[in-house]
Amino acid sequence: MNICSLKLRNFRNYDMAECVFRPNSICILEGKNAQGKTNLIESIYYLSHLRSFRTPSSSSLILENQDFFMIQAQIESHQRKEELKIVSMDHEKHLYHFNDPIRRYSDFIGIVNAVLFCPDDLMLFQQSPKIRRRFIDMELIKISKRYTSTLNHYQKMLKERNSILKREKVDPVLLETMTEQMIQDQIIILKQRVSFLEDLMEKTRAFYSYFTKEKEEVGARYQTFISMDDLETNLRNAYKKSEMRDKLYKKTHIGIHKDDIDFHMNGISVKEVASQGQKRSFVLSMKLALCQIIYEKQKEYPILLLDDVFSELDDHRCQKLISILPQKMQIFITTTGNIEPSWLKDHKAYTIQVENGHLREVKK
Ligand SMILES: Nc1ncnc2c1ncn2[C@@H]1O[C@H](COP(=O)(O)OP(=O)(O)OP(=O)(O)O)[C@@H](O)[C@H]1O
Repeated sequence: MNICSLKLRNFRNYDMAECVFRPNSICILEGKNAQGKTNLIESIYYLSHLRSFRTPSSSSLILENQDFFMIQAQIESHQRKEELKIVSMDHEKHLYHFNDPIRRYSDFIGIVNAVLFCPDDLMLFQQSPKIRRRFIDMELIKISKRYTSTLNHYQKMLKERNSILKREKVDPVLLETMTEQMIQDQIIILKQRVSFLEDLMEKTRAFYSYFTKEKEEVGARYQTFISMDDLETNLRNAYKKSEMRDKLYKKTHIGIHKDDIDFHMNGISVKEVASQGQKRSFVLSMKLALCQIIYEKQKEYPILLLDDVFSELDDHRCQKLISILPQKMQIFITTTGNIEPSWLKDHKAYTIQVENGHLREVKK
């Protein structure tokens, strides 16, 4: 998949910008600090995920003193051209595919498939379980329509179940119906999450051992409230056991909305043992593994966005990283200018200078 062209209006520090990108190449976005390199990456990420990776509020993406932003792009996917447009104003997003309005976000997410690495990803190991669940959900949403609809349904049923529990008199038939639907949804969600994580870790280990010299063994364990064998019976028993407590405190205490992922290195939790460089290598390996999974499932690579990837990596790891980037993948890398041209010798690469919200291709 390639993004062929991008138009921005009032997005962050871009009042009006247009740029053409080369397919299956590395695009180096070079510029001094605070010029708009990450903002550009953010606009491509937004096309893919309909949310920013830096802020939950769409209004902070609008250029100061303006009342809307627009992102427009031409995408090439499976030899087909796609035209996408997002206009965000008054806290609402208006989505268009070839100028036809799209009402459901889930019909838009995934048309552009972008995988991002940014320095804040290292917080994945530190932050709350919600962030780790969101990580796995966002990736599965992009590759499985069934996962998306089941997760949406589960969240609806969970809300319903909680509202039933809050009533003065709890209707036992309604409660059982909701619980049963949640059980069926969770069987699908749990199986997909666990198998996705296994696949992701198998590939992550291969990348990690390639671009680090050390011999650490990295992995991840999915942590849920029941054992994974005979899921249906285990789930039913768990909900039966929790019913009294749920009724007493008027909310659902168990479910996949509380699960977590334990990332580990040599069997010890990453947040306890890993150095910054090791965490960075682990996350990067995971992102490359993700690209590989997407390639296997969709027969084309996603767009890879690498924001400030080289700080804190030693030269050996930087070179290794570039050498394992697939040549058939479109990649955007932001830098203040610390990329050695020799690292890029096996790739098609070009440089776009980013200066105060203006883009200009430069010869290197
Ligand atoms: N809504 C907005 N309106 C106007 N300017 C904005 C808005 N949001 C961010 N900016 C400006 O964008 C600039 C930051 O851009 P960006 O985060 O892309 O920097 P960068 O080029 O990646 O820099 P660094 O190398 O330091 O990471 C800052 O000058 C900031 O003030």
